[in-house]
Amino acid sequence: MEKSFVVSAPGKVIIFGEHAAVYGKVCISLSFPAFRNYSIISSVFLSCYSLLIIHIRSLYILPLVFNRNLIIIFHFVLTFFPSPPFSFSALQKPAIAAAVSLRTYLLVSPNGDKDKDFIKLDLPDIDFSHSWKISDLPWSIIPSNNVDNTPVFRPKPTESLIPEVVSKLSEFIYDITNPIHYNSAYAFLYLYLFLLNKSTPACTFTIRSTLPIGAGLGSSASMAVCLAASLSILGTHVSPPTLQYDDFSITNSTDSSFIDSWSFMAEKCIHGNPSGIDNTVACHGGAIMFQRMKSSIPSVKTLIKNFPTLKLLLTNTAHPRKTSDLVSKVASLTNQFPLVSGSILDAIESLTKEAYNLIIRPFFDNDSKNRLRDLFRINHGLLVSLGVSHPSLEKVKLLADKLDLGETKLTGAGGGGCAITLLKDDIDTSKIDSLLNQYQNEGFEAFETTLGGKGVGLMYPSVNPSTNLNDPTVDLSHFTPNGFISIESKINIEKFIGIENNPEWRFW
Ligand SMILES: Nc1ncnc2c1ncn2[C@@H]1O[C@H](COP(=O)(O)OP(=O)(O)O)[C@@H](O)[C@H]1O
Ligand SMILES: C[C@@](O)(CCOP(=O)(O)O)CC(=O)O
Repeated sequence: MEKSFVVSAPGKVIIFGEHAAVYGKVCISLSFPAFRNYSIISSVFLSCYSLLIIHIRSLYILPLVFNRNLIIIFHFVLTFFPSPPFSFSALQKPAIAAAVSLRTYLLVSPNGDKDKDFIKLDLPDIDFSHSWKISDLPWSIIPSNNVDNTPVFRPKPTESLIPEVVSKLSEFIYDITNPIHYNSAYAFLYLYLFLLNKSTPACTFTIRSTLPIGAGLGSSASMAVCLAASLSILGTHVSPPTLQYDDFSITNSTDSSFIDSWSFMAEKCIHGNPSGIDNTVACHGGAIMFQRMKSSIPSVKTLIKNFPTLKLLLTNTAHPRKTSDLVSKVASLTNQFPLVSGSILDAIESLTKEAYNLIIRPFFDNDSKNRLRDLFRINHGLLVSLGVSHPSLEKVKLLADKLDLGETKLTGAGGGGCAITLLKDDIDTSKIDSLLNQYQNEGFEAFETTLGGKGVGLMYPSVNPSTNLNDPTVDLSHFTPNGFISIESKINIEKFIGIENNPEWRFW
């Protein structure tokens, strides 16, 4: 490997269903391998279950068994099978998240003979840089059996982080006292050990992002996907991608699934117990409807293909908030007023499903857009009533409403953080400029963005024959670690490296 390359992945916004996604109803999931051990108890159990389904209207179950006749057939079939092919778990209410056009970029530059024994991680966005001697890393701790040989021989992520590796790795980062630095270094080293080996040529990894960090827009997941993609390429576990920017054909998804699965491990290093939604959106792009399970069963993620291009204003109030505090706030409200809060959460669930039905229709016309905007307004109102808005978020909404630019809702946990405004089509750009000025005066950072963009991508900047080296705008000095670090603004990151401005980008 002697070529530099860049990988990139987007951030995400939750467009509908936040907070409701934390609550669920009992669900029965089918697990066919469990058909083996029949017992009479299972049959009795299932009878009770069927009665429950018929009599308790609010019970949420898989679509397969919504129909009463199917339940009866299903029950009948089960009596001939050895054991209950189902397990009780709680399927949470759905939420919809979509990729945004703000992205993280990771430059991989081979060190060559200089520093050939050291790998370096440069994270200028968080003011951190660190090197490690490759031969010092705890290679022997990596279990040799953690491989998958279908369809090709490659490392296989584990369900949870391996405690021995975690403990050994802590010796290599014990001197990093800032938790933000620590998390990023930890995620990097964990993946490096599993995806590469001692003889992989030393490289410098430099990360820049146009996403605000810690604002609920998935900056950690987009970084995690970049780490997983770059190390998968270096380890030759995946082939370089082939899809161009405007190519939406379906390709073999094994490589992107591999990257997704390892980015989830990096997210675990950073967050402990992430849902996996952020890295899924960052990896595959587009939009996703997801529903968590209460137990350890993985979330149900439905990729929404052909997500319509929606013009959006994303506004970061810069007011800090902690997701866990806001989730607890809603939890105490639901304890205090279970019926009232339950109705609000049910309403959020209904509007999320309504939005999903609008979005997946092959024709997404002006009427659909208007309806989606209405759902934005309703969803925000319901979140306000749950107590998770904030004066700064209300200010964002008020200023946009005054100019009649579209509908605004908070996104993510609320209590500060970000709001999204689904803009009307054909609005006067001077109105948007005026709004941006007002936001700036309030100390808000606003970005015009589109939803549902590309997922993880790769670019070899200097070698693609289509690069016109005489073009003065093609300045390859940006693709050196120092050049990459010295790009001075987010606008310039997009201009010099961005996926829309460089035809060399390809996507998995
Ligand atoms: N550009 C970046 N450079 C280095 N680390 C980053 C970058 N972006 C995100 N991170 C890591 O991800 C963490 C942010 O994750 P989190 O608090 O969940 O916020 P977000 O909602 O933006 O994902 C940071 O503390 C840092 O460890
Ligand atoms: C409030 C919640 O629904 C979304 C939180 O989103 P974020 O942390 O702001 O990206 C919590 C959750 O789903 O885990």
